[in-house]
This record gives sequence, structure tokens and C-alpha cells, in this order.
Amino acid sequence: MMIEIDDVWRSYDEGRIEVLKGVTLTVEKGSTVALVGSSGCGKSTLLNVIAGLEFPQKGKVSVAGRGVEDEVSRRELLRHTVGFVFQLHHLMTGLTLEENLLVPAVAVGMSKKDARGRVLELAAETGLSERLDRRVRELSGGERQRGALCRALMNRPQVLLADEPTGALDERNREAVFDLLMRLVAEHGLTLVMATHDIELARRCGRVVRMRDGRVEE
Ligand SMILES: Nc1ncnc2c1ncn2[C@@H]1O[C@H](COP(=O)(O)OP(=O)(O)OP(=O)(O)O)[C@@H](O)[C@H]1O
Repeated sequence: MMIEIDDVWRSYDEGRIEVLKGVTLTVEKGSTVALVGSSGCGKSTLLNVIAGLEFPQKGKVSVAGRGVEDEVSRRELLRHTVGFVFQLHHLMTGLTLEENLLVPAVAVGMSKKDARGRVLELAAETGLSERLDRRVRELSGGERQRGALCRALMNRPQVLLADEPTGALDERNREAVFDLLMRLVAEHGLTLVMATHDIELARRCGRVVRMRDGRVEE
């Protein structure tokens, strides 16, 4: 199993807002999972827990065979094992696309040479080779989201976590970015967990998991 979540609980506001109430879920290596459910049901929270961006108050999470229980394992996870794509690209608009890809990769220890090579490779795969020198604020919405995909893959992750990755795009770009995402997942042999409101896109994943009342059901 690539991801194992066992009876995970997470609340906010000193327990007044209970979001995850005993989530148990396993995700096989190489599978693609859509996470659906009404707004506020906890999809983002669950993705954040898997990524090590949030910690559960109770329960166990393991990714790629390693438990995610302390600061060190969470940091390792983010550096080496998972990539994250958000609804809004989260790129720095004043920097060039290339800088957006290089800076975080080098900051977590990738050599400049390796990072440059990776940037060129990913830009070619996503049709952004001619855009690397542009400031992100000059890029279109679809280009920014493709850039966000590149950034998520810089560290050669095994798991891609995507939170409404096409939610901010118009229909035409939504299709194109989703197709690209699925192609990258297949080509790089990634395991995907994607939160989405779009049932059409969800159906194109191998498995659809619904969140309700703080738990998941198939
Ligand atoms: N840091 C926080 N502090 C307090 N409440 C929070 C926090 N993060 C999330 N919540 C609450 O937890 C609940 C679940 O939020 P979450 O973002 O996980 O839902 P979601 O299913 O991803 O929603 P959407 O589909 O609208 O993006 C919401 O009621 C939200 O307001």
C-alpha cells in the first residue's frame, strides 16, 4: 500500500469543529483516487494530513511505508515523497516560472544542476519550455496551473496530492490541465489522490471515495 490511514481524527477550535472522525483508507501504489463530498466535509484536511501539512490528533498515517508521526518524518515526506497541487497555483507571481521551480527545490537540498535538468524535463513535458523565463503574473491561468504541476513534481514524488487542481479554471483549460495531470501520473508512475467537486473528472479516476460525516465510504 502506498497510503495507509487508520482511524484518523482531526478537529479544530479545541474540538468544537470535528472534521475527520475516524477516517480509514488505504490507497494502492499506482492507483488514482478521487475524493468527493460536500463543501466543508474535510477533503482538504485529509489531503493535508496525508501530506504531513496537518497532524491528526488520533490515528495513524503512513505513506510509502513510513509512519508520519513527528516533525522529522513530516519534513522528509514533503521533501521526498509527496507533491502537492492546490486549486490556486501558489506560485510567486513576481518571479519567473523557472525561479519558482528552482528555488524551492534547491532550498530543500537538490543540486542546482539536477534541479535545472529537472526543470527543463518537466517544462518540456508540460509544454512550458518557452515560458520558463516569463514572470508568473504574465502567464495564463492554464499555464500557471501547469507550472504548479511542474513544481509539485520537482522532487520526483511517489504520491501526488491534488486539491481541486482544476477548480479555478474555465472548462477548456480544465480538460487540458486534467488530461495533462493524468498523463503525468501515468508516465511518472505516481499514486494520485485528488479532491474534486467535479463528478465527471472524479469518474475518470480509478476509484471514487466519498467523505461524509467525517468518514470515508466507497
Ligand atoms: N485551520 C482551521 N481552523 C478551523 N477550522 C478549520 C480549519 N481548517 C478547516 N477548518 C474547517 O474544517 C472543515 C473542513 O474543511 P476542509 O477545507 O477540509 O473541507 P473541504 O471538504 O476541503 O471543503 P471544500 O470542498 O469547500 O474545499 C470546514 O468546516 C472548515 O471550516
